[in-house]
Amino acid sequence: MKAGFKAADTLTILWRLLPKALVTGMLSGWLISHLALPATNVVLRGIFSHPYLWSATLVFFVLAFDALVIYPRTRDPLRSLPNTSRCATMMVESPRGKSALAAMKDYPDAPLIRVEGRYVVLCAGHDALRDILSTHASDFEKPWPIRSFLARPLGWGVIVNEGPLHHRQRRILNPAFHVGKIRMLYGLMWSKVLIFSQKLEEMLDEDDAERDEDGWVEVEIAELSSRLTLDIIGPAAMGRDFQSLTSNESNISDAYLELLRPSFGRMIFAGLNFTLPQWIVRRLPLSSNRILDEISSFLKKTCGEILEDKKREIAEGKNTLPDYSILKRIIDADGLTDDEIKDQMLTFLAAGHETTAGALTWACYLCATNPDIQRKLRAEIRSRLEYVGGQPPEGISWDVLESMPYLNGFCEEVLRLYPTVPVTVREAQRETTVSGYRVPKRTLFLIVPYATNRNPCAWGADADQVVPERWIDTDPNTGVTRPNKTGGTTSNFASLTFLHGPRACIGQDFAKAELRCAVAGLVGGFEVKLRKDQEEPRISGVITAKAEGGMRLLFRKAGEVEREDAQ
Ligand code: HEM
Repeated sequence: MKAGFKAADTLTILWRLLPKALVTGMLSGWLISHLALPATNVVLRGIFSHPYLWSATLVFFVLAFDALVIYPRTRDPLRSLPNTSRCATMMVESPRGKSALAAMKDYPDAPLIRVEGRYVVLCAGHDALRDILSTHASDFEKPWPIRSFLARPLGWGVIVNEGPLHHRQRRILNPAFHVGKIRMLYGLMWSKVLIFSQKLEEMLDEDDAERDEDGWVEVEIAELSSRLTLDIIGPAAMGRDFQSLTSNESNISDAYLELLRPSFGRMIFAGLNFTLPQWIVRRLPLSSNRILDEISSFLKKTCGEILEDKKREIAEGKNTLPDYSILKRIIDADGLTDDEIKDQMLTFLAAGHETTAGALTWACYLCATNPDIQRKLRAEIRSRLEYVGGQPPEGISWDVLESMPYLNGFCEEVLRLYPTVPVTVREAQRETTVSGYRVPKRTLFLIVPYATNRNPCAWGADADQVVPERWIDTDPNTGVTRPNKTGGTTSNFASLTFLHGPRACIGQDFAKAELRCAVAGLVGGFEVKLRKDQEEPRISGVITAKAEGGMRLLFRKAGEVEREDAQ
């Protein structure tokens, strides 16, 4: 793998030299044939009978020698950086980002670490991250192969656009995601969490469910979580309730589950997409291509139909879009064309659904692996929300949920330890500076939330442990506790789950609100634990980090426990 990575790097260097070699070679060929050859003897004229070819080849070799041997030793501005061979396996490793974390531990003081070659650099220090994501953000873009690959299922929405187009779209979309607007969605989110809890209860009560003597039943929670978040993002983003929790069939939910199903083949497919141009990859006879095309066109058609319906309803004066709907706010803002709106809808559907579902799945896993934390969490939830006879309240208010320090701290820890986007990439669009280093155009920067979020330099020796208390401040005089925003670190850039700066996740307040509601409903109402001899889940997935094969855990109603304890 390491050799392959080095070979790919060398090929990239040589490939980038080609145009320069051809232009310079042809030019010198013309000079030789028109000025030098007529004056030279017969032997030389024989050798140089193809002057263009000769000189292009010669120039290519001279440039290659300079690029591969001289430049790295003398003029490369990043030559003093430490070099790691660890990250060569990052595309296929599990969890994705673990090699970057190891490299960061190898070089704890390095802001940037070279990844076995010239063009790929791991971004490790907070100053470097700040430069790329914030201070010099306009000098960096997502590389074109990644954008054009993502655009296949997501459309050309805000997540893949760059430059002035991104700037304009983001400016129009931002107000719809303002925290005040998101708080209007808590009612909708909680109502869906109640349906989710009811569904889980039904699964536990099923006659044919395999139940042990203590009442525990095994449930695959990843798919149920995905249905919950789909049923929230549908009405919230586009005024359409997909009802995937209550209906046995949900084409949209199934489409996304299939699209994001982790497998080795999908990793390789993503690797091809990230290295070869789309016009080549799309023509390869691969089943992944067919599946991606089928699912993408189904999703595009669905979003197109919803938009048409809603616009027709508005024109007929019977608007069915609730005030909280993001689509209503975007239509009202009147700055995007219908095609642009359709692409944003596709983006929200994908970016706002599987990501939070992944976080909820990991929340269940962390509760199962940390029973004490689970108990403390339930105690806080039960003390702040009005559970009657083990039943959750019909409604909740945002200020109660947002002010529960332990719930907030736990959700922050889930997002920190299992960022659903574990790795992302930026490419320098021009020569610029990062953490004081001059960076050549087209250098690729690996930004690895999984590694940064677990780096002991920022988070301490217990960086990989779940410690909700990190996110809680206690007033030394009154003993009153309240949530904090940095987890006890000194920099915002210690946590990259949603990135930072102008390309930070637009839906982060939405996702946090949704996760708070879902964890409150789930842990308030149910107990969860690991199966006997359960192995650690293998984390996989091309874009989002998912548990391979889903997440099977044991659940039972929490009310039953309390009754048992009382007996
Ligand atoms: C736990 C849940 C979520 C996580 C971990 C997450 C993470 C991220 C990350 C890391 C990015 C930046 C990707 C990059 O530039 O390379 C991003 C961008 C984005 N996310 Fe999220 N996200 C989550 C939930 C959501 C939700 C709920 C929505 C919408 C309702 C959403 C919509 C978006 C959009 C539109 C962008 C593109 C922003 C831009 O480039 O201007 N995300 N998200």
